[in-house]
Amino acid sequence: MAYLEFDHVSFVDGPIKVLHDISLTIDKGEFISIVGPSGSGKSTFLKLCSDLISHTEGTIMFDGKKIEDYEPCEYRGRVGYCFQEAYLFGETVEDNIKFPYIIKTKDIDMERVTKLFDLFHMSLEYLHKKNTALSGGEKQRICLIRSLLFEPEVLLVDEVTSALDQENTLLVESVLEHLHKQHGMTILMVTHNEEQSRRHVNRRITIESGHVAKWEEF
Ligand SMILES: Nc1ncnc2c1ncn2[C@@H]1O[C@H](COP(=O)(O)OP(=O)(O)OP(=O)(O)O)[C@@H](O)[C@H]1O
Repeated sequence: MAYLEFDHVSFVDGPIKVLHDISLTIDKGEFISIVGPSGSGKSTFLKLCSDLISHTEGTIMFDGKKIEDYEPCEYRGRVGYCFQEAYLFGETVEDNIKFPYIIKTKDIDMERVTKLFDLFHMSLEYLHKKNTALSGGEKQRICLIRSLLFEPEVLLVDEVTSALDQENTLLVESVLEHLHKQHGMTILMVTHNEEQSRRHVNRRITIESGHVAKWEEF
């Protein structure tokens, strides 16, 4: 079933055509990696999917409706993202964990929080740590947990393991595989790691010079 659909989509900023004429369909439950040279437009593609930036031509549909017709809050709740920069809010880890519940105006679900901390092999003692006291890898994992607390249907991840060592990279990959296999989550993952781009995924898209150059099925 077409879930996220790009029809002749471009993103142009002044004279610069960052992405051009992208047409593709992503089905519910797919795990797709996105590769390509530096500066080819991979992050911009994910930003369009996350509605962080708006396309300038063509149509993007999500679950049968144009992306711009969604209330931003509803869209952000259904399509979560975590980018390389691992931006944390407030002062402490707890501020970040509370954030999704403040947005959803719900009480914090400690059972779910505990499950996610367990999944990422982190203890709940981290809740009281200051953001500035975290390593790059820890920040990245807290960002992922914060995204997942929104309970998204789609997760967009952009080079989330590039700051992690091999052990933590494999841990994050195994969490993504678990979310995909056990919860049917649709995942789009930008990576520069050739092996990672083939592990667990069912399709790989190569973006070159702002357009889709190749599709591969695994
Ligand atoms: N809003 C914008 N206006 C102008 N140029 C932009 C804009 N956003 C991105 N670019 C340019 O478009 C190109 C693609 O950027 P993007 O970050 O999507 O590439 P990428 O494939 O993710 O690169 P990397 O692998 O290095 O992270 C880059 O040259 C970037 O400088």
